Amino acid sequence: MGNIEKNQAPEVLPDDWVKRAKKLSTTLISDGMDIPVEMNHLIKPFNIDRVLVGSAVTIEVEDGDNLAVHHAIYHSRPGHVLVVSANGNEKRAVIGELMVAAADALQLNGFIIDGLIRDVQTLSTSSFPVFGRGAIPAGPTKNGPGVINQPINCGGLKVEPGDFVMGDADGVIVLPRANVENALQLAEEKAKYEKARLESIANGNIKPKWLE
Ligand SMILES: O=C([O-])CC(=O)C(=O)O
Ligand SMILES: [Mg+2]
Repeated sequence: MGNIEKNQAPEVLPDDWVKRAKKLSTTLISDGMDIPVEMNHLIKPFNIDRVLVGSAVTIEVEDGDNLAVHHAIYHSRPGHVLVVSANGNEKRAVIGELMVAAADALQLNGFIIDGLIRDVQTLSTSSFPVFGRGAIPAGPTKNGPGVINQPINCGGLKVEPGDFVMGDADGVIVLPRANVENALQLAEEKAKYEKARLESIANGNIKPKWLE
C-alpha cells in the first residue's frame, strides 16, 4: 500500500462570496481578470445545468489509483470542492457514482477531475456537480500513494488548497483568495453592462456604441 499524505483541510469560502458568485458566471468573472484563471477546455461539466462554487481541497493521485480521493471525501466538509489531478492517466476512471453519492450525502460542493470518471449515465443527470475530461469503463486501483491538500496542477492551472473554485456550463475557473473580492465586483459591473446591452438589442438599438 502506498502512503496517503493528508494535510489540513482549508477554510471554506465566506457565504457572501458564494451567494454573489452564484448570481454571476465563469465568463463574467473571467472577463475582469488580468491573470489566467481558466482551466483548459478539456475540463467540462457532465451536467451543464449544475453550478459549483467552493473552496478547493486538492488531491494528487497516480496511475489511475483513487485511494487518496476516497480518503479526501471523509477529510472534507460542506463548502469544499474536491479538485483532483490524475497526472495524465487516460486508462482508468478515478471517481464514479458511489463516491459521488457519498460526497453528496456529506454535502460537499462538487468534483473537478483532471482525468477520467465513470458511471456517466447517472452522473450526467445528477444534481451533484462533476467536471472532468471524459469517461472510461475501467475502474481505479485503490492502493495509493496520493497527496491531499498540497498545491497541484489541474486543467493547466496551479491550484492551492483553499482557492476559490467555480464551474458552470462554460468550464472551470480558479482564483487565489486575494483576488476574489475585486473579481466579484468587476463581474457584477460586467453583468450590469451585459443586461443593459441585451435590453438595447431588444429595443432595436442593435449596433454597440463602442463600435461607432
Ligand atoms: O469504484 C470506484 O472507486 C469508482 C466508482 O466506480 C464508484 O465510486 O462508483
Ligand atoms: Mg461505480
